[in-house]
Amino acid sequence: MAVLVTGGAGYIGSHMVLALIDAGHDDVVVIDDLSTGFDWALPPEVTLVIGDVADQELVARTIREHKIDALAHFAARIVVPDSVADPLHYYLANTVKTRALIETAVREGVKHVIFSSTAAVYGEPEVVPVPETLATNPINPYGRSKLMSEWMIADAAKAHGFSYVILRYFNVAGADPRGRSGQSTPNATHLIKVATQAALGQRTHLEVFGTDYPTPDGSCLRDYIQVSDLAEAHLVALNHLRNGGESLTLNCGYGRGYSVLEVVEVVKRVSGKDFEVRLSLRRAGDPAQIIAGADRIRNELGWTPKHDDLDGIVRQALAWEDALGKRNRR
Ligand SMILES: NC(=O)c1ccc[n+]([C@@H]2O[C@H](COP(=O)([O-])OP(=O)(O)OC[C@H]3O[C@@H](n4cnc5c(N)ncnc54)[C@H](O)[C@@H]3O)[C@@H](O)[C@H]2O)c1
Ligand SMILES: O=c1ccn([C@@H]2O[C@H](COP(=O)(O)OP(=O)(O)O[C@H]3O[C@H](CO)[C@@H](O)[C@H](O)[C@H]3O)[C@@H](O)[C@H]2O)c(=O)[nH]1
Repeated sequence: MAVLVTGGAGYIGSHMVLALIDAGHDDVVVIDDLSTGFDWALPPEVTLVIGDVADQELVARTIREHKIDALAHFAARIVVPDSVADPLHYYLANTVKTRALIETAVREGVKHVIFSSTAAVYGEPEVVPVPETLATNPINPYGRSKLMSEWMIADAAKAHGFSYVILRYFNVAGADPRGRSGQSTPNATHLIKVATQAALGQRTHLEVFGTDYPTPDGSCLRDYIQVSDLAEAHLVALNHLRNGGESLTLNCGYGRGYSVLEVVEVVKRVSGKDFEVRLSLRRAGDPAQIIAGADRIRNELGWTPKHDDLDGIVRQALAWEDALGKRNRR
């Protein structure tokens, strides 16, 4: 039995690959077009197939050759403001290509699917923390592109008899505690990444997008989940499905929110570096606050996070950014 990880050369997918290898899974196959991922993010024992998840012939051949029984689908476009500027690209990359991939998986008899969804499917929730039972109401094309994929997977599972776990990630941050992978995308837009780059002098300043939100300090609240904890959630989901567990949709977060201004303060304190912070206008597509109702995944899968600590997450992000800067200068 082997696992096919789409987008495994990317930030979160590479941590899933490491988690699988660390847990002794010796047959891990990655398909990635390397559009935002890096082949060097993968350990040598992993098979990398370079290509598009929507290339049905390539994916079918890969599934057959490696006797894939489970698919973990990470490959996507992920930047909320880009999805506002170019929605059709996001619907193609995230929705249309997921349809093609799931069709191939069904044809080839894949038994289990784990899907990377997002807190963005909830939109601007009226209650926080957000339980999985809350009606979805995405407010940007990125969230909608992912919600449509959720629906397709659930409908196809019912019709064709595979089981799935949909994981709705909140804000993913940090790096592998052993320094083997991290967020490597150049020009990344994620807050903790941008703030660590500012602390390391790789950016001149940081902009805070919006200080007039209805939150305690006026900046947006987010639930930051450490990336290896998130990878571990995929591992327990995989075991659950392979042991005959039912299909589930689960939030992945810690159930606690930090404001943008609080995150900036933590980065300054942990790094010991001051940097310029510009208070700026709101960014398109941003909800004011989004925090996970985090009980269901613990109850259903017995997931126990090990890295629920913002200082630790920021320390890992700083170490990774520093190493990446040195690597890029070589
Ligand atoms: N980073 C976050 O905070 C966050 C939050 C919620 C959900 N997610 C979801 O997690 C998943 C992974 O995100 P990430 O942060 O690791 O992003 P990433 O950009 O680092 O990784 C995406 C990977 O997919 C690959 N890829 C993209 N399109 C492809 C295609 N058509 N065929 C083959 N490979 C393709 C890229 O090369 C890259 O390696 C995405 O589905 C994203 O929507 C991320
Ligand atoms: O330079 C920056 C970058 C971000 N922010 C703010 O920080 C918060 C977090 O932004 P960011 O790190 O870009 O993440 P989100 O836009 O919340 O989206 C992330 O988290 C979502 C789940 O909540 C995922 O679906 C997305 O893929 C992922 O990019 C938002 O209020 C941003 O406006 C700033 O103020 N300045």
